Amino acid sequence: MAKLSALGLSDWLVKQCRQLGISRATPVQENCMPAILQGRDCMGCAKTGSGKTAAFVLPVLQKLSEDPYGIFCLVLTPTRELAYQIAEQFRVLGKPLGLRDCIIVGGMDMVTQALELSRKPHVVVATPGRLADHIRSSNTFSMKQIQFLILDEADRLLEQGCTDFTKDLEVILQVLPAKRQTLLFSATLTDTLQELKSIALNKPFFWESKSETRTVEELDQRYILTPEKVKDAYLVHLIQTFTDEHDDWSIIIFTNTCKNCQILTMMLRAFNFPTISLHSMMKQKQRFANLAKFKSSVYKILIATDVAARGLDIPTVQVVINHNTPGLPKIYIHRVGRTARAGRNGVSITLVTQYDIHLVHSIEEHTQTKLKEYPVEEEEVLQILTQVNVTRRECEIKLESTDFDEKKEINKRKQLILEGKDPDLEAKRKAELEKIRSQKKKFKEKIQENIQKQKNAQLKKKLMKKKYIKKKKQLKGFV
Ligand SMILES: Nc1ncnc2c1ncn2[C@@H]1O[C@H](COP(=O)(O)OP(=O)(O)OP(=O)(O)O)[C@@H](O)[C@H]1O
Repeated sequence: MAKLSALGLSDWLVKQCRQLGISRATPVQENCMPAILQGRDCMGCAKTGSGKTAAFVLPVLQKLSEDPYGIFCLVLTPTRELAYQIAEQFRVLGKPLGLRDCIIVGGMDMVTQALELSRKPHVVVATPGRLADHIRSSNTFSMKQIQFLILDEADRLLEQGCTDFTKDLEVILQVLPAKRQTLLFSATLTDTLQELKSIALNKPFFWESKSETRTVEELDQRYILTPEKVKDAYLVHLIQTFTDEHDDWSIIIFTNTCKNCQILTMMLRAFNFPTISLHSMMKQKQRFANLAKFKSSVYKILIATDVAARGLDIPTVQVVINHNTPGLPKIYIHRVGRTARAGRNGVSITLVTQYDIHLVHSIEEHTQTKLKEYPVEEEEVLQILTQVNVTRRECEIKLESTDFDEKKEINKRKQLILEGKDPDLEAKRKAELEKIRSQKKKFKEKIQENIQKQKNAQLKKKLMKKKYIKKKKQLKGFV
């Protein structure tokens, strides 16, 4: 690994890095930073926990120190928690500059944010939706002079997942100068390379870590094959084992829905495990508070949806458990990347049902890594099975008595209104689609049924014929 000073960084920055325990550059830093310092656009693809954030923060700070003004740099990132984490890196490394940053994310007060933007901070770190709202509704700030546009988790910002950022990105790109440096980073850039190239227009410098595998060597990747109904018992058993065997440990458990996240949190708490949750149906202040409690080890277990899958850097996390097998290898890579960061060791355990085996094959093919079975004393799991399932059911009933589902419905309606859609019309359209789908399904089933009936009839006919011929032969022989 190269010394930071050899890469063209100023002494003050090298000193600042040293104070944070960073003395040598990681490969993504060693390769991307000189190109950025030369003024080139850059696309960096390196494994999780490999120091991509500092790879863009350090050159931006160096350039900012040479010509300080606001707004100098805009960083876009898909989640609010990640925006705070990136802003913190800028703040800590840029302390000697007296750096002023501003975080623009949803769920926080818009008026305060507008005021901060009008004060021309050096660096703005934002999630696309809220920044686009400010651009649409206010003319008290300008981004016409920015020198750097950075897309962290760039592939996520461009894909049309459950949160689609593309429209907001269009709004933002319209107010940015064409002459700027654009930097794109992620652990999974390659699938969206073409779209990304249309954003980083100036023949970007592209660097990808050369490695056969797409996950880090320090990560021990395991799976447990389990029937759906025994999953929670395995989960409780695993956590109990980790609690018994380790003093200083933290676990992130990923699950697929906000509701499941809530139920699992209640269930693990019923077993007295220090558990806290993070999902998009929580109020933003609660999200930040919960993450802070987990980071400071007040709570050792975080149950989260994929809102926590990307970017979060919590060094104490030694174990990641996938309560559901991720449907996409990309999501798996980011989830398990919350452990084994910056050269540390870590374990990931994926709970796999018989219906998920093809997903595991796809993950293995994509990551070029074979998942190994995690050994478990099945007897011990079966011993707690009934107790765990009863507790889960109790938690489900408790949650049903709250307004959780209602809140979800209200959130959905709010989202549709924000997207300019009529929630009632959408509900009608959905119901109609569902009706058509169910009619199609019924029709298909009917056809299948008829085909089967025909087949059965043919078979019966054949058998009858066989029987008849046999009987005829017997009769002939008799005569
Ligand atoms: N040169 C370095 N030497 C030692 N530690 C470093 C260095 N650069 C960064 N780090 C530390 O490594 C950790 C991971 O860095 P970072 O969060 O930037 O990873 P990343 O590549 O962005 O991961 P992800 O893809 O998950 O977002 C951080 O705690 C950071 O402080």
